Amino acid sequence: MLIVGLTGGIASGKSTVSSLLQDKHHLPLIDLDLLAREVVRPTDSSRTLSKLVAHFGSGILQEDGTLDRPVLGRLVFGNEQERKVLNAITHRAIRKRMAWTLLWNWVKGVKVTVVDTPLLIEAGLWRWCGELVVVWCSPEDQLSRMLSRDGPKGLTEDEAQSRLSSQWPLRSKLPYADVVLDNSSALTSSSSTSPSEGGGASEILTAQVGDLVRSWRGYYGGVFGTLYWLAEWLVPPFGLLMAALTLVSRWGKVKTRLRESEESDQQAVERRSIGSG
Ligand SMILES: CC(C)(COP(=O)(O)OP(=O)(O)OC[C@H]1O[C@@H](n2cnc3c(N)ncnc32)[C@H](O)[C@@H]1O)[C@@H](O)C(=O)NCCC(=O)NCCS
Ligand SMILES: Nc1ncnc2c1ncn2[C@@H]1O[C@H](COP(=O)(O)OP(=O)(O)OP(=O)(O)O)[C@@H](O)[C@H]1O
Repeated sequence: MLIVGLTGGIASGKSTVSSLLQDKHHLPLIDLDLLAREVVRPTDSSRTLSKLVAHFGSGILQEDGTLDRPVLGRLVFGNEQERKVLNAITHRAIRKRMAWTLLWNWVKGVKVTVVDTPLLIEAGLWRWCGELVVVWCSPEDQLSRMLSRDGPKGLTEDEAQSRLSSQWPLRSKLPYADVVLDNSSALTSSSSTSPSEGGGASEILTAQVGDLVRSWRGYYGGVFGTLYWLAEWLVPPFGLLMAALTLVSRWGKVKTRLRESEESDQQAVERRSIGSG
């Protein structure tokens, strides 16, 4: 099973890409933002919510006992120390849930699973992905798109800026990317609006995602690819060996890219954009 990490920065377009992958291309996807919501349910067996209340106080709860997300957001975004505590409490439960879902997908014989999370690189999960995709746009676009989306719900410009500053700048994530999806281009009146077509995606982004999915289908395509996938699936020691070789080769590539410090952002986007040849 190929595990693809899908990441980017806040409001760079990850959800837009994951809608295309799920609704248009019918690929299985694990959204860690969604798992993060599941683990803080009052009924969740990980008891994550009570651990949060023990540290942040009962002020983070709504009257019905569920998490008041905007209140907790205000406490952690802009306060590095508190955000680290939040991560320490929530990330273990999120990873556990993700690992079980991946295992279940492998048992079912799924060929490609996409893991979508904004913190894939910051949290070190990039090491366990066979391929890593970064959805790119400029920080100015991130800020303006966040404000257009969340401003009407009460997010101020200062709050948006502190959310942006809580994550690595997107350009620091480029050396980890095997593929960059460039989501700089604006939506046009002809951009798709239907959910089954990946509603809200620009035509350029839609085309890039189509190319990317074709490359994944090619990975286990044809007679040889199918036999290779069957061997990986039915002979776990072989599957584990191949996975280890893929990961080690990726780590080497990332190390080299991190050394290419003279490479400009634009060169990196252009060189590894899907369809650039
Ligand atoms: C602080 C919380 C309650 C705020 O909830 P809210 O509904 O306002 O925002 P939401 O969860 O939709 O997150 C919006 C965006 O903020 C960014 N973000 C979320 N958590 C973090 C974090 N710990 N550090 C940096 N950025 C983060 C992501 O880009 C995310 O897509 C929530 O984000 C949370 O529980 N975060 C901890 C879990 C986590 O790290 N999730 C990220 C993926 S694993
Ligand atoms: N090319 C584009 N031009 C203009 N707006 C866009 C473009 N692509 C996405 N958007 C809009 O920007 C906002 C952020 O996009 P999206 O939700 O896909 O980002 P995200 O990376 O998943 O964000 P988050 O990390 O906050 O969940 C959405 O309102 C989306 O409709």
